[in-house]
Amino acid sequence: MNSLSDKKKSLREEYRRRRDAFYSQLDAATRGLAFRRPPSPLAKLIEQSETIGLYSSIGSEAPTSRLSEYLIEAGKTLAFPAVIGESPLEFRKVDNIDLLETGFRDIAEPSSNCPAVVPDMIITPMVAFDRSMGRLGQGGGHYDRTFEKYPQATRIGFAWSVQETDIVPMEVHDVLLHMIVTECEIIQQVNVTP
Ligand SMILES: Nc1nc2c(c(=O)[nH]1)N(C=O)[C@@H](CNc1ccc(C(=O)N[C@@H](CCC(=O)O)C(=O)O)cc1)CN2
Ligand SMILES: Nc1ncnc2c1ncn2[C@@H]1O[C@H](COP(=O)(O)OP(=O)(O)OP(=O)(O)O)[C@@H](O)[C@H]1O
Repeated sequence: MNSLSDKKKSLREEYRRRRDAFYSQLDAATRGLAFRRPPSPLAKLIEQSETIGLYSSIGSEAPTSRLSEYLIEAGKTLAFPAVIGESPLEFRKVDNIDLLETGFRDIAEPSSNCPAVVPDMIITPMVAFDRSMGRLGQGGGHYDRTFEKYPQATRIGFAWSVQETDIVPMEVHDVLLHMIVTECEIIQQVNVTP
């Protein structure tokens, strides 16, 4: 293993712990309210998107169930990722989140009956992020491969504010985000129109 991936590995361990600790001290009301409605800069990007690839949050990740209801009500095509080995994630259209079933790593994912779609926007979970729009994920490379496959899709990262780190070590395959949304802030890529 090279030193950059060693650094990522230890950052991942540290920031998973931070995220768990932060989440466990939040009361139910705060958990429910955070990430419920998109703040206006994100709402504008959502308006311009037809097909949105969300994720089914687990554990201490930024929660997405309320946002999925909002997106369905807004008439968007809502899609969730299915893991297919080492391939890019396949986003499948879901009209009703009850259609999700337990998949890779016990994360709810759409069944193979749900049609594959091409996302205009991808909302991604994160383990850590930095202010230069760098993202650290779970280490599977799933989202990086997916961003490479869909370069036209707007990339939005969701995280709790405590997941911010000074610098996420960047490797050649790492793709920057266009916008980061936390429970208290929006960070946007400077000089780049998504
Ligand atoms: N909610 C969610 N869905 C997702 C992802 C994700 O990170 N979160 N993915 C992102 O690529 C893809 C699935 N890939 C994954 C790759 C690795 C692990 C993983 O290592 N999970 C740890 C749990 C760590 C923790 O949060 O405490 C594990 O199972 O030990 C999870 C998902 C697509 N769907
Ligand atoms: N576009 C890509 N093509 C092929 N392999 C890739 C690509 N992106 C990442 N990988 C591989 O995936 C592995 C994990 O990458 P990395 O540590 O950047 O994951 P991550 O961004 O934390 O995870 P994820 O994207 O799943 O949330 C690395 O071994 C890397 O070589």
